[in-house]
Amino acid sequence: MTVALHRATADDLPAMATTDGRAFGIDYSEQDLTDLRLILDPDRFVLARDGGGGEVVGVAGSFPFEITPPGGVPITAEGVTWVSVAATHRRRGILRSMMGELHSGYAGAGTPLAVLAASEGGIYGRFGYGVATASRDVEIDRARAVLRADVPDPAGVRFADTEEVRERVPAIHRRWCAVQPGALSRPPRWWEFALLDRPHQRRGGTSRFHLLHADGYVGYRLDSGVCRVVDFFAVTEEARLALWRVLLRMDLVRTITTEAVADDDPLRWLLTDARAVRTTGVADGVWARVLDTPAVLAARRYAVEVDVVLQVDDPDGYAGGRFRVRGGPDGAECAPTEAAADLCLDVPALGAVAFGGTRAHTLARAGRLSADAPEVLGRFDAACAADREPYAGTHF
Ligand SMILES: CC(=O)SCCNC(=O)CCNC(=O)[C@H](O)C(C)(C)COP(=O)(O)OP(=O)(O)OC[C@H]1O[C@@H](n2cnc3c(N)ncnc32)[C@H](O)[C@@H]1OP(=O)(O)O
Repeated sequence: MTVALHRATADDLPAMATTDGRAFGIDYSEQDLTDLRLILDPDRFVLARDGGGGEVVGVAGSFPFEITPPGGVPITAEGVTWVSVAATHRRRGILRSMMGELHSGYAGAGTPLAVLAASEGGIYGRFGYGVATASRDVEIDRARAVLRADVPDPAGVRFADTEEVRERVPAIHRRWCAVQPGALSRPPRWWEFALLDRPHQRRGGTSRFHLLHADGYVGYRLDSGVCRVVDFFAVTEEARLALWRVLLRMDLVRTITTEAVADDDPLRWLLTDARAVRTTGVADGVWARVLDTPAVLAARRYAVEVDVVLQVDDPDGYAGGRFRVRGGPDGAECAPTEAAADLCLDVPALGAVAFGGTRAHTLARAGRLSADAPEVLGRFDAACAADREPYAGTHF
């Protein structure tokens, strides 16, 4: 049986949705398809068609994003998504051929990075992806979450309606992305889609309520004594504190749950009892696949001055080679070199270390990175650290 790859067209969306729905257990309605047309560019998707009947047996594609490296300039990235192969056609290399097609297209277009959220942890390492950000489920016992007496009350939070969110919040989100390593950008049509707030997006809770501050935003739902925070970003610590204060004052709410804050959110340190905030789950967040090593390593800033030669191993060829990275807190450059390597690592390890969420020391202990000398490893480790835990803030 032969299978051929094609670029999708707008007419293919129903067949794509059928394939995706069978894999993920989703019944897409006509309304869903209309909504999806807001965010889904068919020409960013490849389809695998069975040579016999011509039906779609595989789908993979991407959304366009930018992702912020530590301290640096946002990097253009394709966010790989909607990956599925029909159960009748699995383990015959269809995913491998679709990933090859997508990656060569991204590299040909000069896109330096691909990112994704993985359904299973065992699939994407072989395609060069490493875990760049973490995702955490947090549960706050509201009655126990008392702010210390010396914590100020910056105020400045009010409720907003959807129209005001549409007008004002995307600009706040852009400012937040600029200061948050790992943050994924949201194009205007992403907001349009999210703010449709269809009943199936609510998972039994209310529609989205909006808390607005000049420098921050919270979107939440109420669900039988639980406040589910679905979106939380603050450009300043003052805005963050003001938003937390309002959430903690929600009478009739027993528990606040969220996946929408990084684990290094300072809330614990503002409370009289840090145990009021519990991490109930930790998982990989965004996986990153470097396609252009110099572009990615020069886009970020380094915590201390570093001058090092990296040997990157990439069996697919995109990111591999030897590169000299020179940088510090004010800027960086990275270019191919013939000089001897100080450090060797594989391409998934590069994706993990590039955003500061995984330490070079940890990768070395796992045998994924090796250094000529311990002091070089120590220097590289210190240079790659980020001042905040990398966190994406957008699910896709
Ligand atoms: C970013 C996202 O959208 S994540 C969503 C991924 N999709 C899903 O989880 C939906 C359900 N699963 C599926 O549709 C399919 O099983 C897929 C897409 C995961 C795999 O598709 P297939 O066409 O069967 O994969 P293919 O035959 O190309 O396998 C390529 C390699 O990946 C491996 N592989 C495939 N699926 C898995 C898996 N679930 N776990 C571990 N390894 C896997 C294969 O063994 C093969 O290994 P190799 O390197 O030794 O050759």
